[in-house]
Amino acid sequence: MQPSSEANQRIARISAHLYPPNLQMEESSVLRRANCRAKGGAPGFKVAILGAAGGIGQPLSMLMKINPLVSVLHLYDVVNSPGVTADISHMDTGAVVRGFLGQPQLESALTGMDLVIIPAGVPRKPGMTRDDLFNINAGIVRTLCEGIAKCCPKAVVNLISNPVNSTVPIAAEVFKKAGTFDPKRLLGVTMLDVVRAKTFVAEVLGLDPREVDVPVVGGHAGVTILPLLSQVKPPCSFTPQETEYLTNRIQNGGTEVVEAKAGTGSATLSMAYAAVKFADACLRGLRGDAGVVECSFVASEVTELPFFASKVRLGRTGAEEIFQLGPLNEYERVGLEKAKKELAASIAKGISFIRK
Ligand SMILES: NC(=O)C1=CN([C@@H]2O[C@H](COP(=O)(O)OP(=O)(O)OC[C@H]3O[C@@H](n4cnc5c(N)ncnc54)[C@H](O)[C@@H]3O)[C@@H](O)[C@H]2O)C=CC1
Ligand SMILES: O=C([O-])CC(=O)C(=O)O
Repeated sequence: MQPSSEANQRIARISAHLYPPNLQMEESSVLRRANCRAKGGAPGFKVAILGAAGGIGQPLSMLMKINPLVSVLHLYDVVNSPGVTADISHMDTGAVVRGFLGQPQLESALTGMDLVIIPAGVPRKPGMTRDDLFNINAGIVRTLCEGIAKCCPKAVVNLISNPVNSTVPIAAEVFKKAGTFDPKRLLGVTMLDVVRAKTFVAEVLGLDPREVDVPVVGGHAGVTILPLLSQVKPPCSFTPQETEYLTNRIQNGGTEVVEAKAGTGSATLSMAYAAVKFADACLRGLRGDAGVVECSFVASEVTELPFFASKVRLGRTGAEEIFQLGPLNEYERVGLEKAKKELAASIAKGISFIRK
């Protein structure tokens, strides 16, 4: 039997929604319905992923498609986003997925978003530091943040692209220049450090990692990653050897993966897991849930530096409360001084990239 012309039109509309020749076109009826769902009774936030076709971006997109708090998911990249979008859009979960390809579609990807997650940029190869990524990733982050300032200045931003210690200051400067900077809404993602810390500490203690809490403060590179092992919950103590082993392993977790991947990239799967855990916490905060607390690299007055990672309470407007570090032992106090020295230089480098 031939499909009716009405059915043909419906099919054409759905195809146009998945593979739109020009995403600035008028909303299709499919999208209109999806957007109504986002605004209406069913709870849901609009989330964009920038760099969605990458090693982190793909599993992150898949996991966000499963998140029941997401009603609309925009997948943006400069390559391959139509394929990733078509693939993920077949998953029978609530979020409606739309793909956006290349700079001309950045504004459409960002308009109306509540949360923007940024894993765009190049990853490390063995022998490189995160700072070696600065020259390429700084420009990528600047361009994407200019788009955010223009199209969704009230969105909460989760910045993953390395070097986080410099890209967060870059983003802040772009937003300041545009007059849209709200420190509560700019969050550097350090969740993978916490995920690793929980895993490695639980291994030493012989516990389930889900039962363990480890604050990780400072930043997201080498010695700037400062796990506060004296504050582990459930309360416990470590020998000096255990403290040394755990601190080194947590600080070098990224390098451990880069070396194991032997030139094919850095952490992607554990990072996508960590990014979704963090994004979900942000969305629960936006929804108004009480007591959502995670570590993040944010504009901060906890130390004399303008940015620092520590525990923050996530609420309706982003990081609504930034917690002090709490009591540190001598080992952590020495670590903090080292962390601050390196952080100060990375932050200054990010700021001067925009102010120069
Ligand atoms: N914050 C953290 O804890 C972690 C951060 N990272 C960082 O995340 C970034 C991405 O890592 P991977 O996904 O492994 O890299 P990848 O190379 O696999 O993917 C990056 C994606 O970004 C896209 N991209 C490049 N320029 C873009 C632009 N101007 N706009 C939009 N998309 C663009 C690429 O096309 C690619 O699809 C790296 O900088 C890496 O160092 C990685 C792991 C942990
Ligand atoms: O090490 C890298 O380059 C990627 C990263 O930030 C991490 O895995 O923590």
